[in-house]
Amino acid sequence: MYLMKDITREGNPVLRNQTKPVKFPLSDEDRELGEKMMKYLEVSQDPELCKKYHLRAGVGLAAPQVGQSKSMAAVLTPPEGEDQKSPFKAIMINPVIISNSVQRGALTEGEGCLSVDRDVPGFVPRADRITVKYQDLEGKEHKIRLKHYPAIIAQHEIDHLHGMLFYDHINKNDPFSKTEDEVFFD
Ligand SMILES: O=CN(O)CCNC(=O)c1cccc(Cl)c1Cl
Ligand code: NI
Repeated sequence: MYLMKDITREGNPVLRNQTKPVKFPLSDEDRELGEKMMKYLEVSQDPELCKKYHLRAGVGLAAPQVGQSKSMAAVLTPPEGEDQKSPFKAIMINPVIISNSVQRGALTEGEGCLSVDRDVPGFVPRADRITVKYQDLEGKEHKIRLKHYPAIIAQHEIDHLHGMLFYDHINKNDPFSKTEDEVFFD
């Protein structure tokens, strides 16, 4: 199981590299990578286990964050979130955003990252709705539409696969700048 000691932090070049596509059929190593990333999210969202293993809770995790420069990420929206009607749980392999809404969105409380051991305040403007294509552990292609919170998380994770960190998107001159066409939500 991954612990915080296994998480790569800012300064580790793996976080700024473009990841390589994952080949199918999955090697045992790649399958285990995906399963262990999802396991981290599940454990980190359980208050007891999160405390027991001294984890920082997460709703997503990307392979570079565990030192693997591979195009794979796990997403697990918390059940109690505002999206309980559409909880999203997926191990996304070779994910590609194939369309973005013009409408932008951001979380009012900004974003955080396991690989960034500090608060970086500011709105992280992203597309409010996206269509993502990815393969699952069996290699099956999926094409899904995400909006609001799950869309934000997916973009945060897919950014990791391209060497981007959330604060790269924060407006340097005015971190909390709002433009009229953006939606902000908790
Ligand atoms: O890449 C994944 N992490 O760094 C895990 C920790 N961060 C979060 O769970 C998190 C927190 C707030 C907003 C977003 Cl979008 C995310 Cl993703
Ligand atoms: Ni992150």
